Amino acid sequence: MAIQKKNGKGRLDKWYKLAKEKGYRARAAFKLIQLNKKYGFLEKSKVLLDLCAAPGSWCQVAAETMPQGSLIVGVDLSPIKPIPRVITFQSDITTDQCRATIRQHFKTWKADTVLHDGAPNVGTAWVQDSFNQAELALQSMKLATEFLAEGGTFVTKVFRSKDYNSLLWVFKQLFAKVEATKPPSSRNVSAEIFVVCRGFKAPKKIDPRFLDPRSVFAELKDPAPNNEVKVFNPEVKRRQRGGYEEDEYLQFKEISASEFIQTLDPIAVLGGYNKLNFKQPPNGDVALAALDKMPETTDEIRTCCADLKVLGRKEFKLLLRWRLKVREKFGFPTKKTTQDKEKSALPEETSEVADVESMDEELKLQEELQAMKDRDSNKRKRERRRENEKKQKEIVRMQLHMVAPMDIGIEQTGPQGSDAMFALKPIDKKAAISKIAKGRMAVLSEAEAKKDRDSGIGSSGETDDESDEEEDRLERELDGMYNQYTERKAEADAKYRAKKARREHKDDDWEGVSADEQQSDEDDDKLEMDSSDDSDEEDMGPSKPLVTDLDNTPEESGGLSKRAKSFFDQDIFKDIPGILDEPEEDAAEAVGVEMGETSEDEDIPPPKRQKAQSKAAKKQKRAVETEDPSDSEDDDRRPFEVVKRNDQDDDWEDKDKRKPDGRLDIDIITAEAMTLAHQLATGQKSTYDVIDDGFNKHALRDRDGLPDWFVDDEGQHDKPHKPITKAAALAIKEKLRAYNARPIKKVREAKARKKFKTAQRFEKLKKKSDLLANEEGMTEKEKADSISKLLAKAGRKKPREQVRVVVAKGTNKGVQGRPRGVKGRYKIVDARMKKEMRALKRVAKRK
Ligand SMILES: C[S@@+](CC[C@H](N)C(=O)[O-])C[C@H]1O[C@@H](n2cnc3c(N)ncnc32)[C@H](O)[C@@H]1O
Repeated sequence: MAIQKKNGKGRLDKWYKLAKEKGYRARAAFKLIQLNKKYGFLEKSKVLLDLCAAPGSWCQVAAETMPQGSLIVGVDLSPIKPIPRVITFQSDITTDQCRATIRQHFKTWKADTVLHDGAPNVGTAWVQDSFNQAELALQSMKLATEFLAEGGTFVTKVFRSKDYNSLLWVFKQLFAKVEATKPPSSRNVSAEIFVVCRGFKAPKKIDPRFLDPRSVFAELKDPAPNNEVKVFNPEVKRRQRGGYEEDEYLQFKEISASEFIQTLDPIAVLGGYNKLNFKQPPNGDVALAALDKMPETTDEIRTCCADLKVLGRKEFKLLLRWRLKVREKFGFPTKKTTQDKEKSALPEETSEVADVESMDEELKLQEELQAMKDRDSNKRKRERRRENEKKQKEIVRMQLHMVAPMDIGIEQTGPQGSDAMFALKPIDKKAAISKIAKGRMAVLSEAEAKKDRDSGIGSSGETDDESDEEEDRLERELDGMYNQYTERKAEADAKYRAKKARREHKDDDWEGVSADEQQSDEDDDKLEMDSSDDSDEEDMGPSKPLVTDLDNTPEESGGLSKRAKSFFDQDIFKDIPGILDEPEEDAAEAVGVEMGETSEDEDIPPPKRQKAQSKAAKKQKRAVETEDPSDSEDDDRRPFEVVKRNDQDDDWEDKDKRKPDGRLDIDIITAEAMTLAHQLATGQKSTYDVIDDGFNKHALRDRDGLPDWFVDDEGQHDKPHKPITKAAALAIKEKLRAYNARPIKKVREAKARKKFKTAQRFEKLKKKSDLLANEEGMTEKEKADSISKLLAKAGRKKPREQVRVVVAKGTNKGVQGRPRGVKGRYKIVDARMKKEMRALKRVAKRK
C-alpha cells in the first residue's frame, strides 16, 4: 500500500492534478463521476439535491451530466461560489431552516437524486461536533426521504465504523437496491465508502425510529449474529477467539418447539439455540402438546431438535420444512398464504411501512445463486486446468521436436519461420529486389502464388487441407522423430556434428561442378521464366544484394566454403597460385574470351554462355559508364553515385590471374574439373557431350517440400559421380601434399623469430669480438682467449629454470593462480599426483 504523506502535499495525487486540469473545484468530483459511470443515475435525473456540497465539485459534475434545464440545488455549511445552472445556499442540513429552504427551491418538485458527501467539520463548524459521520448520513437520509421521488437514488458517503451495518440496514428498509462501493479515486487509506441506494420505496409513513440516530445506532448497535451462515453452512464453523458472542453468555440455550413454529425468524432460532424441546411448561402449552402429537413430528425431527449444534444443512432443511407444514396446519401465515394476502391486500396498506423481506426465502435464493456460481466457477477452473495440462503436454512434445510450434499456436510462424514476411534472404536469393525495383511484383507474386498453390499452401479448397490433416500429422510426427534421431546421431558423431554446423551456417561442401552453380543456374532459369525481356534486367546494372556479408567476401569464391575460404585467406597461401581464384567466374570469363576470339557461341553450354554473356555485358556497361557516366539513362534509377573508374584499375581482378603471356591462369583444384578440362582439351569430349551430361537426374533435383530426413538420406547416397582420371587424382594429391608439407603459419613465425634472434646474437658477438681484436693493450693470446671465452659463453645454453612443485594442501589448497611466496616457474600438484609421479619414476628406474 502506498504510504500517504502526512503533509498536505501527500494528498496532491493524480486526481487532484486532474481536477485542476479539468477545472473541478475538488478531486471529489471524480468520485461522483466514477459512481455515476457505474450506476448511471445522473443522466436520468431532472432534479438533484446535493447535501454538503461545498466547494461544489459534485454540483459541477451534476450540471455537466444532467439533462439541460435540470434543477440542481446544493447546500453546505460553508458558502459555495456560484456555479452556472446550480442553486446554492448556506445552511446546516440538520436544521429545519435548511429543510424549509430546500422546499422553497423545489416547490412541488421531488428530487430524482439526493447526494450526500458530508463530513463533519470538527473545529471549523462547532455545531457539527456532536454529530459523527454516521449520524450525518442518517440526517441526510432523513432529508432524502422527504424530498426524494419514488424510485429515486440516494448516494451517501459513510465511514466503516460500528454504525455502518446499522445504517445499511436502515437503507435496505427504504430502498430496493443498496450497494456499497469505493470508487477508484477515493484514497485507499481513507475509510470512506459510498452507499448507492436505488429504487426509493417512498413509504407513506416511515417509522420515526428508522430516522432517529439514537434508536438506530442504539437498537442496532450490535449486528444480528449471522444465523443464516450457521444454518445454511453449518460446516463452516468460526472459532470464537474473542470469547462468547455478545449477549450469548449462556453456553446451552433451549427453546420450546412451538416457539420455533411460531417465530418469524426460524433461522435465528436454529442458529442461536442448542435444543428445541417438547417439554410442557408449568402452565401448559396447547400448541406444544398438539405439535408433539402431530404425525409430522417424526422421530427423526425429534432427534434433530435434541441437538441443533450437530446438525448439518440437510437436517436444518428438514426442520424448516417441518415448521412450514405445521404452520400450515395451524393456520399460521406461510409463504404461500402471505403471497396470496399480499396479492389481495390494498396497495396503500402494503406501502404503509417498509417491508422486511422474508429472510429464509431470500437466503434460499442467495444460496441457490451461490451454488450456481460455485458450480460455474468449478467448471471453469476444471476447463482451465485441462487446457493448461494440454498446453503443457504440447510444449513438452515440442521440446522433444515431436510437433511444430505453430501447431499449438505459441508461435504463429509460417512455413518459412518467424518473420518470414520480412526475411531478406529468400528475397535476396530469388533476386526479387531487381523485380521489385522494376515494379514486377505482380509477376513475381503470381509465380509465387502458383508455387504456393502447387505446394498446397493457400489452396482454395479447405477440404484438401482437411483430408490431408491426418497425413500432415503423420508427417509432422515423422519429422519430429527424425529430428530426434539426427540430434542423437549428432551427439554421438563428431563428423556429423561438424557437417550439421556447416550446413546451419550455410557453409556447405562444394560438390565439384556443383550444386551452387546448379542453384544459380536454376535461379537464372527462373528469372528467365518470370521475365519476358531479360535485356531490361541488365539495364539495371548489377543487382545489389539485400543481405550483405559483413566481411565482404563473395560467397562462392573459388567454390570454397566460407570457412575454407577464410582458411585459405591466410598470408601463407597468398603466394600459392589458384587457391583463391574464382574458377566459376574465370571459366565464364575464359569462355567469354574464347567467345570473343572464336565466336563459337553454340559450343558453350547454355547456362555458362548466359553467364558469360551477362559478364561480358556487365563489362561492356562498365566500360560505357567509365567513358561518360552522366550519359546513362539509368542514373535516376540507381541509388548510388557512379564514380569514375581509373583506367589502370580496370581488370584488376584479372591481372593476378594472367600468365606472363597474357593468357588466363586457370587453376583447377578438383580432380573432376581437371578431368573434364583435360578431356575437353584433348578432344575426348565435345561441348555437346558436356551439355548432354548436364541433363541428368541431379540437374533437375527438386527438393522443395520434401521432408528433411528424406533430403538428408538422398544427400548421402544420391551424389553426382563425375569421372576422374588417375592422372587428375594424382595431380590433386600432389598439390595437397605440397600444401601439407608447408609448416603452419605459427610454426613458421616461431622459426623466423628464432632465426632473427640468433642473427642478432651473432651480430652482437661479432661486434664484441671486433672490439676485442682491436684492443691495443692486449696481447694476441689474451685477445684469442677472450674471444673464445665469449664464443663459449654464447654457445652455452641457458639452464632451464627449475619448475617448483607446490603441493596443493594447507594454505595452498584451492589457490587460484600463483601460490604465496613462490617465485619463478611452478606447478601445483596434489599429494596423490606427486606420489603417483614418484612411483612411476621408481618403476621406470627399476626397468
Ligand atoms: C468533502 S466536503 C464535500 C465536497 C463536495 N461533495 C464537493 O464535491 O465539492 C464535505 C462538506 O460537508 C460539509 N458539512 C459538514 N457538515 C455539514 C452540515 N451539518 N451541514 C452542511 N454541510 C456540512 C462541510 O462544510 C464540507 O464542505
